[in-house]
Amino acid sequence: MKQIINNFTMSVATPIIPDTTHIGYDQHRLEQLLLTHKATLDGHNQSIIVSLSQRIDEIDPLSILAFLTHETINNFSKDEIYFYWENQGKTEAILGYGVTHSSQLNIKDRFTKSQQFVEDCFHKIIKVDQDNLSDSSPHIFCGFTFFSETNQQQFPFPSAFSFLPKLEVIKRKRNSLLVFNLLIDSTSDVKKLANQTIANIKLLSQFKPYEEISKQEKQSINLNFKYQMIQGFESSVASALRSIKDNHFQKLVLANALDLTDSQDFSIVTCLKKLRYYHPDCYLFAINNGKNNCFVGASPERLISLKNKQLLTDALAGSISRGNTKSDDYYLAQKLLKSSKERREHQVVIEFIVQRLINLGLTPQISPLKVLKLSNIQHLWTPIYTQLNPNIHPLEIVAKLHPTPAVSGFPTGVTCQEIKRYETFERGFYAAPLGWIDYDGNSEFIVGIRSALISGNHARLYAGAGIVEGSEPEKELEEIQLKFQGLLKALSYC
Ligand SMILES: C=C(O[C@H]1C=CC=C(C(=O)O)[C@@H]1O)C(=O)O
Repeated sequence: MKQIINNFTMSVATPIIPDTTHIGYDQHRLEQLLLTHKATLDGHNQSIIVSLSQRIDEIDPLSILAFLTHETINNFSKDEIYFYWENQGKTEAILGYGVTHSSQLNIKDRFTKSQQFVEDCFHKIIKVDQDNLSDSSPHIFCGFTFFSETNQQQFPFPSAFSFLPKLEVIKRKRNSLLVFNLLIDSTSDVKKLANQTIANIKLLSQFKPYEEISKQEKQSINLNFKYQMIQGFESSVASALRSIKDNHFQKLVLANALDLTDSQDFSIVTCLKKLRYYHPDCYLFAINNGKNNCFVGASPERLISLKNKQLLTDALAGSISRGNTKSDDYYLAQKLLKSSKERREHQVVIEFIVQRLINLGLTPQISPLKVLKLSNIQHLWTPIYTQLNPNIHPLEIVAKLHPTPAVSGFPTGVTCQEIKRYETFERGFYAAPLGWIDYDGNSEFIVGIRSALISGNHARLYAGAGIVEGSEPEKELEEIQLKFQGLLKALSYC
């Protein structure tokens, strides 16, 4: 084991040995515990999932991802399915690595069926938490593609993908913990499982608290790229504007894709480190299918955040660039706030979200309009919140809100058809719901914008812009190019 750590150290990260390794489980105790639960299996309960948590010294889940994707250890291969999530505002990061239980669906009622999967899966869980940790709830990670039908040749994920990971590495502020979700059925080798889990706890508690971005990583510039942007965007915008004039729809969000090819494979971890550095106000995500395809990004747009029965969502639409000086930046923000075109684009989103929440029997409250300032762009932003009825499942809300007019347009039915007609590429997870639900019913989903699909040495970047009356094709193209910058910067300096 030591050998593996040392080899790894040289090339990827430097684990540090903590002063104290307070592992609460020993091989024998864990084996006994698993045996006791195995004994409860019968014809009714043919398998259970023991979810075991262990507090550890502060670590960075991203350094664990770097480690696990570099070396095969114990019962983890370096090509496992994973989901990496980071909410920098809340200083929270979660890595879900490997799969204990999953659901992959390509059907129309994917949200309802995924909800069923989530409920059944949580029903199987027995939480073992020796320290009575309040934050040790296991997570199910989910990704839904923009449309319920996807061409998997172009986007290699199912239209609804949910999984309970084998391992969760969780960091909240300075608190870190590991959660192991162990599947036990009549054939399980409990001794081996206990042995592997103890070894994994020992190994994974030895990482450093923060994965720094090196000066070299920050500065190295890759000039070997081949770029290709899908053509015809401006003429699609011009055509959409004619339809808006003829009252076919009020707003349409058209996206474009930029393809990059490098001479060597992109590094997901380096990309995440840079996104973390350049976009501290965004949610970071990476969802990997275990076959070298990873959807990665830094999104500013929260679809739902659900904690203690309080629901928070964002209307985010209307954009302008950042200024080079403080006064220039202020001038641009004022211009954004005063623009009737941008306000129209934004208002449609507020009205849609409010109406959908009312349809769910909720009473939404609208916060005052703000400007969200990101590193290279600023947006009109209206947080919307409400108290939640405990009977509503997070995925019911996701299903009701997706897609909002911030990513499709309005009215939704017509504009989704128009998107299919104009866009010649598969949206996949772009502009779609990605997130998690935990055992206690808390949940967070973001909208997968400012994102890219990375497959080896190829990356496809996605960005879109809202078209309303008053939009100009060249300006919309400029906005899209500005939105590409975030990922481009994170990838082109790998
Ligand atoms: C659709 C995207 O952004 C949405 C979110 C914020 C601002 C937007 C806009 O101003 O058009 C879009 O509605 C994207 O980044 O691909």
